Amino acid sequence: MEREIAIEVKNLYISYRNLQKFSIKQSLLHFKKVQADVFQAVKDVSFEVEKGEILGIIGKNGSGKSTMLKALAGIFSPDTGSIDLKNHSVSLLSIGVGFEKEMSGRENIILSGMLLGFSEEFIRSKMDEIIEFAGLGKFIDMPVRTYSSGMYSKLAFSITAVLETDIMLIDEVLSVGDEKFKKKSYEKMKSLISNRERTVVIVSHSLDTIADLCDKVMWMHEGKLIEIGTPDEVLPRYLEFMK
Ligand SMILES: Nc1ncnc2c1ncn2[C@@H]1O[C@H](COP(=O)(O)OP(=O)(O)OP(=O)(O)O)[C@@H](O)[C@H]1O
Repeated sequence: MEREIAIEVKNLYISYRNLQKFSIKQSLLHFKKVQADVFQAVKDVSFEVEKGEILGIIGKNGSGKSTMLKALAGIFSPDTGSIDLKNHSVSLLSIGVGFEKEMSGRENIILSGMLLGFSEEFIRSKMDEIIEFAGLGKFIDMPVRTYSSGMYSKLAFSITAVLETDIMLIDEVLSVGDEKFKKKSYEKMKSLISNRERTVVIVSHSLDTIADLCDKVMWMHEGKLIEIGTPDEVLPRYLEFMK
C-alpha cells in the first residue's frame, strides 16, 4: 500500500518574542529602542507522520514539545519553514487551551465544536454522548470557571474524543483527572487510535504511555530534533541520556 503522509514539517523554526521592559523615560534618556528578546524554541525541525500513525514527542522540560504541538495546531506560525497537514482537520487537546470561563460546560461544547469546524447541528447530535463521557453531572450546566482542573480536562477530552478530527494532538492530558477517568480516557484513546484512520501526536513525560501507544517517537532537546524512530530504538538512548 502506498504511504499517505498526513503531516509534513520542513525546516521549522519558531521563536517567542518578549518585549524588554524599558519605561518610556528610560528609552528616551538612553535613546534605547524597544527591543524584543527573541527566544528560539524550535530549531530546524523536519519530519513526516503517515496517516494512521501515532507519534510520541519526548524530551526534558523546555525542549520545545508543546511549542511544536501548538505549531501543528496552527496556534503559532513558523518564522521560517513549513507545516503541511494535507488538508486534514486537526484538534489540540491541551490543558488550559480553549474554554470560555463564564459559559457553561454545555455551551462550551458547542463553542469548541464550532471552533473545530463542525456544524452546530452535528455537535448537538453528539451532545448527549459527550456529556455522558465527561460524567460531570449537574456541573455541565455551571460556568466552567467553577470547575476543578480535573473536571476541566474531562470536558476537554470528551469533546475531542467524541468529535473526531483526522489529526489529534494531545498534550500530556492523559495524566490528569482521577484514576477512574484516566483509565477510561486511556482506553478511549486506544480505541480511537486502533482504527488507524486517525493520525495522532502525543506529548508525554510518561515513557510507559509512549511505549504502549506510539509507533514512532521523536526526541527533542533544546528545540532541536535529536532522533526519530521506533520506541525500541529511541527510548533506550533517551533513558541513557537522561541518567
Ligand atoms: N510564551 C513564551 N514566551 C517565551 N518563551 C516561551 C514561551 N513559552 C515557552 N517558552 C520557552 O520555549 C521553550 C520551549 O517551551 P515548551 O513549552 O515548548 O517546552 P516543553 O518541551 O513542552 O516543556 P515541558 O516538558 O516543561 O512542558 C522553553 O525554554 C520555554 O521557556
